[in-house]
Formats: sequence, structure tokens, C-alpha cells
Amino acid sequence: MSKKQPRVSENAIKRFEYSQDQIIDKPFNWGQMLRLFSYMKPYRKNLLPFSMIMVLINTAVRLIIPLLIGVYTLDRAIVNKDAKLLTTLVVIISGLYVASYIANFFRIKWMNQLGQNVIYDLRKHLFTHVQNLSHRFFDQRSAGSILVRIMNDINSLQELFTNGVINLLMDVILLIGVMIILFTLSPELTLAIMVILPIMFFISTSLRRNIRKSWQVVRLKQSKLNSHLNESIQGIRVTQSFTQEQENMAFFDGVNTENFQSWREASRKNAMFRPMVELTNAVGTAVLIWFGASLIQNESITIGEFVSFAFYLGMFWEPISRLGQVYNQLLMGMASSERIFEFLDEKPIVSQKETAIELENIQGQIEFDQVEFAYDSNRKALKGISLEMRAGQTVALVGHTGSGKTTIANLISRFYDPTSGTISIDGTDLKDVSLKSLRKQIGVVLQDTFIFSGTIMENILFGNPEASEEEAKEAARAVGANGFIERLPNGYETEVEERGNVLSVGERQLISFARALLADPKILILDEATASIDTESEQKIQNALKTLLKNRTAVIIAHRLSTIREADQIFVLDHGEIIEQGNHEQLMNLQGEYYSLVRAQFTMNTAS
Ligand SMILES: Nc1ncnc2c1ncn2[C@@H]1O[C@H](COP(=O)(O)OP(=O)(O)OP(=O)(O)O)[C@@H](O)[C@H]1O
Repeated sequence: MSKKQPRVSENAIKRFEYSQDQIIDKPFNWGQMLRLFSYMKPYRKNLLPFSMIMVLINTAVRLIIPLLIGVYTLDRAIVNKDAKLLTTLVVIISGLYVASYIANFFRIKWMNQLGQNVIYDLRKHLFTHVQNLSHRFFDQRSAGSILVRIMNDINSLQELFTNGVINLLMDVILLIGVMIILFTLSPELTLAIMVILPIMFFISTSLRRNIRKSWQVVRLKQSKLNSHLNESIQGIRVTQSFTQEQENMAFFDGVNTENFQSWREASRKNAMFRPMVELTNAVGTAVLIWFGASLIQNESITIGEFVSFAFYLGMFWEPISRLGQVYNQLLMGMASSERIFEFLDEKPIVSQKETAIELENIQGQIEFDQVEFAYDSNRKALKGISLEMRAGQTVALVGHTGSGKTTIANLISRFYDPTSGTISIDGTDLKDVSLKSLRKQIGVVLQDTFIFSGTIMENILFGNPEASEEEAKEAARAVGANGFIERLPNGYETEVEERGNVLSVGERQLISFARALLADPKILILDEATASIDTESEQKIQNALKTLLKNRTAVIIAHRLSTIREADQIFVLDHGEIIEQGNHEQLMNLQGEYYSLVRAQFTMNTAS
């Protein structure tokens, strides 16, 4: 079946190019393999040795049985017509089969537990690490591509840890055991058959590099598919309102087809490995029959030895073929672990000094001294900002879009570090304090309020999980959110879906105010929503703000004239610089940039 690649516009293609997801291509790396296997360390005293003992029992039984059937049962009991020996052998062989069954049962059980545990630990480690990475990391990657590494890449290691590693041990023991027995039974026959080994070696080495690359391409395509899916679902409203479903569908089809084709290619290469091994097996068997028959004729070996030899030869190809499979699993594991370790090796760009101090009981005085900042080397977002926000003041940041308001807020929370200059709180440089203690003192209310899936109560308590439900309701009452919450069918226990789509913008904002009030931070950063709301809601939000801003330093990225007017200090930004500062009256009298901004907004408001 072939899939036709649909046509997609150039723009759409560019939109979904993820530079961070290029194929990582390094040669087979033992260090990396060892690092991966170190995740089995916690189980080295229980699950790992238990599984290995079961593997050893099982392998030993498998190695003994053909010898008992050929050399003992055929050559001794049947040829000599020894009924007693035959019965004893039947009992022993049956007993060994039962032992092998039991050993196998526990091997599978414990190996599965081992695999699941390792996957659980690895995923937990990766998630914890990613959660602590800086904003820069998330700026550069789509949520979908991060999701792929935490889910798919780790899932693909499951088979390796569940079966691969232990099978590898079993197969190596089986292979060595079978070789020794084959040589003991008939060195000439063994040597004749071993001629095929170099062919096997050639097949595996030539295919393996190829197969590894194909699996990497598969992961890349999967990551692209997930990223697209994630964006498509999150942006579905925009897609529908701009009637871009067709374009979106075409792109999805394209990514889906690429994913499908990469799988097909990788599976095709994978599928070539086993038949090749089987082909060599067939050649080996032909050599065995042809050469073995002549050895029996000149009585170099007995029929029983020949039969045992045939059994062992079958067992010889089996681990070789399975080793090929394990090798593939290792290759797939390598591709995934490269991608997992790339994330694990990612260091947060905002790091904490070992000597970092705890920021406690602050007043809330913020100072910027000659702060420069650039997100990338090409453009400066802030150019030599110096400012002072006194404790308890309400400070408004105003300016055109892209002038650097959010950047200032981001630097106060230390989501990024300034390229030069210093930022301090109560005179302490932010670089000297622990990140956790700093962020505990700061509450952030974003323009696009994030509501988590769960109840409204849970969403408010997110600000301070230690607070009681009564305190949460108190906070909601203080910001005037209780009215609409109590009118909901289940009140505070109403379930809201992720992003709170069932709530209005104003309602979401009131919930986020209650959340921030409950956290009671000394510094509050508030990105005011730009969405226009009706006068009644505007009034409610203004009243809520008054409660929220009391007794703390508030930095507001302000869009509403009513908020700006009440601010103690206003900083007017333009292209990363402060061009004016003062209170509303002072700035209006100046008749500069602020004056024109206010006039423009006033004209807009009266027009709408
Ligand atoms: N994560 C980022 N990576 C790279 N550049 C960024 C990033 N965030 C913002 N910028 C750039 O930095 C500059 C300042 O952006 P900032 O978000 O601070 O502006 P703003 O004044 O808050 O704008 P708005 O009012 O539209 O929110 C802009 O030129 C913007 O394109």
C-alpha cells in the first residue's frame, strides 16, 4: 500500500519545522548503553538476580534435554532395549520440562516487573528534570515534541528492559553452551557448519547501521506528528474561525504519511534480518545432513549423537537470530536514549549558586541597575534599564507592544538572567538567592489565565495548597469571585476542564486573583488582560484589584487607563528603554509619549 504525499503550502511546512528535533546520529555508544542500564541498579539485589537465576535454570535444562534424548535415550536405552533406563529417562526428561516451565513462569513475571519499574523510574526522572528547566528550553520546543520524549521514547525502551537485557544473557549462555556441546559431539561436523558464521557476521554488520538510522527517522517523524497534533488541538478555534481546516488537514496528512512511510521503511529493514538468519540456518542444515550422513556411514558418530547434534544445531541458530532481534532493540533503545539523555543533559540556564541564600520576610523593594537583556544574540529586548520600585508601591509598565514590559516581569521572577547589570530585591542581588525562596515571594497573574483541569476550589488552592477551603473561599470573596462561583451548579466543586474553556475571560481572571491572594506574595506581577470587558465586570475587576494590591509591591503590565491612573509610579517603555517615568498627572503634564498613549486609548474607548 502506498500513500500519496498531499500538497501543503510552504508556510505550513515552515510552521512545523522543529530545529531541536534533528536526527541525532552518533555511533553505537557503550557509555550511553551503560548509562541506560544503570537504571537497573536499584533492582540489583532482588528482581535482577532472581530473573537471572531463573534464566540460568531454564538454559541449563534446555542444554541437557537434547543430550538425554539423542545420546542416552536413542543410543543407550532404545538400541540396547533397556526398558528400565528408558523409564528413568522419560521421568527425568518430564521432570526437567516441568522445572523449565516453572523457571520460565517466574522469569517472565520478574522480568516484566523489572522492565516496568525501570520505565517508571526513568519517566519520573525525566519529568522531574524537564520541570526544572528554564523558560528558554520551553521557548525552543513545542509541547508535543517534549511529550514524545517523555511518552514514546521511554515506551520504546520497555521491550529492551523487559526482554532484551535478560534474553541477551540467556542467548549468550545458550550459544556458548551449545558450541561446547557441538564440539564435544563432533568437531569435524561443527567446523564444517561454522563456515557459515562469517556470512552471518557480514549480514548483521551491514544491516545494523542502516536499521539504526531508520529508527531515528521514525522517532523524528513521530515527534513532528505529535507536535502538530498538539498545536492543532490547542489552536482549533483559530483554525475553525479562519476556515483553515483544509490546509491543516493537508499538513496533518503530510506528517502522518511521513510517519507511516518511515515506519514502513524501518520495519522493512528490520524484517530483512530474520529471514537472512533463517536462510543461513537452512544452509547449515543442508551441510549437516550431507556431511553428517557420511560421518554416520564411516561410524565417526552414532545415530544418537547425530540426532542430538541436529537438536543443538537448531538451538544454535535460535539465539543467533534472537541476538539479532535484541540488537535491533538495542539500536532502537539507543535512538530513544540519545533523545532522552539529550533532555537529561540539558542544564537550566538560570541556575542557583551553591551559596544561595533564602529570601525571607522581604519588604518588596525592587531595583534594576543598568539591566541589558537579549533573548537571542540579534536583538536586545532591554537596553540599560535602571529603575526603582519601592516596597508597597503599585507600579505600572506601559508602552507599545514588544517594548519589553513582559521581559521586565520575567526578569524579576528570574525566568531569565540579565545579559548585564543587576536586579535586586531589598538590596540583595537575585543571583545570590535561592530560586524557590525568590519565587515563593512573587505571585504572577498572567494575561492568559491558566486554569488546570479539576475543580474551582482546587484551582484556587493551587496558590497555597496548605490553605484551608475556608481560607480559599475567603480569598474568592475578597476579590468578588464568590458571586459567580456560588451560582454554578456545583459551586466551588464545579469541574473545569484544562484551560477553563467553560468560564468567561473575566471569571477566569477573578479565579486567578483569588489564587494569587491566597498565596499572599510580597511582590505581585500582573499582566492585565487586554480583552475588553463590559463596564460592570470592569468595575468588579477594579475592586478586586484594590484588594489584591493592598500591602504588596505590585508590578502591573497595564492596559486599562483606570489601573494606570491609580498607580504610584508609571514607567513608559519604548524599544527596551524607559523613556518617561512619574505618576499619571506628571506624565500627562509632560505631554510626551504617555500623553499620546492615553489620548489614543481614550479615543479608542470612546469610539467603541
Ligand atoms: N521568548 C522569547 N524569545 C525571543 N524573543 C522574545 C521572547 N519573548 C519576547 N521576545 C522579544 O522581546 C521583545 C520584548 O518583548 P516583550 O514580551 O517584553 O514585550 P511586551 O512589551 O510585553 O509586549 P506585549 O505588550 O505585546 O506583551 C519583543 O521584540 C519580542 O519579540
